[in-house]
Amino acid sequence: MKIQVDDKEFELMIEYEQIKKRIRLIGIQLNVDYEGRVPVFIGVLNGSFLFLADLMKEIEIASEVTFIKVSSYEGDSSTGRVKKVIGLELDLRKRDVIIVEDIVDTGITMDHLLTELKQLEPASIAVCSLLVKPQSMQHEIEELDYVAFEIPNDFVVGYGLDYNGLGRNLKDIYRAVAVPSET
Ligand SMILES: O=P(O)(O)OC[C@H]1O[C@H](OP(=O)(O)OP(=O)(O)O)[C@H](O)[C@@H]1O
Ligand code: HPA
Repeated sequence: MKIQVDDKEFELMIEYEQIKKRIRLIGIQLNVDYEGRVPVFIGVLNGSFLFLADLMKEIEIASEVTFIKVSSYEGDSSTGRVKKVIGLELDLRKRDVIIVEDIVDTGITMDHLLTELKQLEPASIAVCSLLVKPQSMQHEIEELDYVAFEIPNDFVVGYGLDYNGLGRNLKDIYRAVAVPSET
């Protein structure tokens, strides 16, 4: 099934039923791994909102949930693109932190995020990402302990992920259809 989002055509890649199954398994694993602790789940806005909501329904241990945003803006020519974590209100010192993301693509965002959050001296830090693009990653993310799907280097939308701000509401995940080169 093909759909149009803004000016791009997309085709079905991962159905919601499959997503739900993977989330159920990750939830079971988290319940075991964090038994007896009270972890803080940190959703990275905007893309993680549906994933985090479905994931939390599978979590049975005592836990807290909060959200942050990574603001991204152009620095000067020496610093390039600068990313900064905003909106964190909880004290993470000595806490077990689980960062919840929709996608780790190049890994640049997660690398920045981990550097900043580690400075707050949590007891532990793990990353839980719905999607990972191993062939695109420029940083090794050792903390990437929970991954629902590894995908190829396609651009994807749906289930929280956007293209030009659109498509986050799609229930399934779609990949961009390659446009044949005109040359
Ligand atoms: O691994 P990377 O190449 O750094 O890409 C991953 C980041 O890109 C997306 O965020 P985006 O900045 O598009 O914001 P959004 O969550 O609001 O869509 C996604 O949610 C990750 O945070
Ligand atoms: O493939 C993607 N789709 C949507 N947002 C993204 N942010 C990084 N990679 C992607």
